[in-house]
Amino acid sequence: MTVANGLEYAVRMESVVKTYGKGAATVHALDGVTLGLRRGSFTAIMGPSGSGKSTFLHCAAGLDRPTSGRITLGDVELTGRRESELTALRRERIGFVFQSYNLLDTLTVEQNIVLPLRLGNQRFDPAFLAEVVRSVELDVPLDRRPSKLSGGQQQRVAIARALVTRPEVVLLDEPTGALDTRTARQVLGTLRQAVDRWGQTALMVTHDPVAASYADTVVFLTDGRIAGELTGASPDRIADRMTHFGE
Ligand SMILES: Nc1ncnc2c1ncn2[C@@H]1O[C@H](COP(=O)(O)OP(=O)(O)OP(=O)(O)O)[C@@H](O)[C@H]1O
Repeated sequence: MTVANGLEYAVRMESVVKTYGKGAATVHALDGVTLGLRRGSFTAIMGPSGSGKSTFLHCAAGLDRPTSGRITLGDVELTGRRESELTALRRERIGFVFQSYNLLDTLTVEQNIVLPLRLGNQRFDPAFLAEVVRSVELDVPLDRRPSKLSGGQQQRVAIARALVTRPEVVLLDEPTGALDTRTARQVLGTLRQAVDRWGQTALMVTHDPVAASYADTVVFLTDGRIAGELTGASPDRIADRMTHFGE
């Protein structure tokens, strides 16, 4: 279905180039990337080390400015925005999940989850909070400190925090990199369900073909360019494709 007002995509990148350095030392971290993330889609980005995955994620988040090209978040173009505008956009329109959870231990689990709402001066509805907690299958007392939880539980808290503002897109950087295989799969299964339930758009950088297989589409980057994509692929098929990129 095409949405007439152009809001078919949560994120659009058009001919995005990001270079670092000058002259002979110039590195093309992104070398003309065009990609649209459809609303409600879950996309994984894979590629060899140095292929531009982090740069891609940072540009999508407005943390890094492209050298040229356009990036649009929903109906807002990021190009030319002031730093303060980008900060506000990130708070309102992006949820982040990192490998290292990044939870504050001076706050309880509940306070961590609702922190993005409080920073944005938004009120929260306790019924909605309960629903978010349920959707990430977080089965711990909400008044506990994050450091008292297992890694898998801490990552569920981080995912709940990313979902609670109903952002335009949730960006995940190696979200299961610190978890053992079994816990990683449980967390990815929960993430997949939550994404489906909320119609949430998500973009995940990962090295792990099993993690990538939870996404609808896997986009492969090599040397800052999109080198292909797979939809609905098994871990074996994804791993096979990665092997051909020399990893
Ligand atoms: N701040 C920077 N200054 C100079 N070069 C940089 C900078 N950030 C990234 N690069 C270069 O840009 C290229 C892409 O880096 P990037 O970190 O995006 O790759 P990646 O695919 O995320 O790698 P990894 O899987 O190892 O994290 C690399 O050649 C890297 O050395």
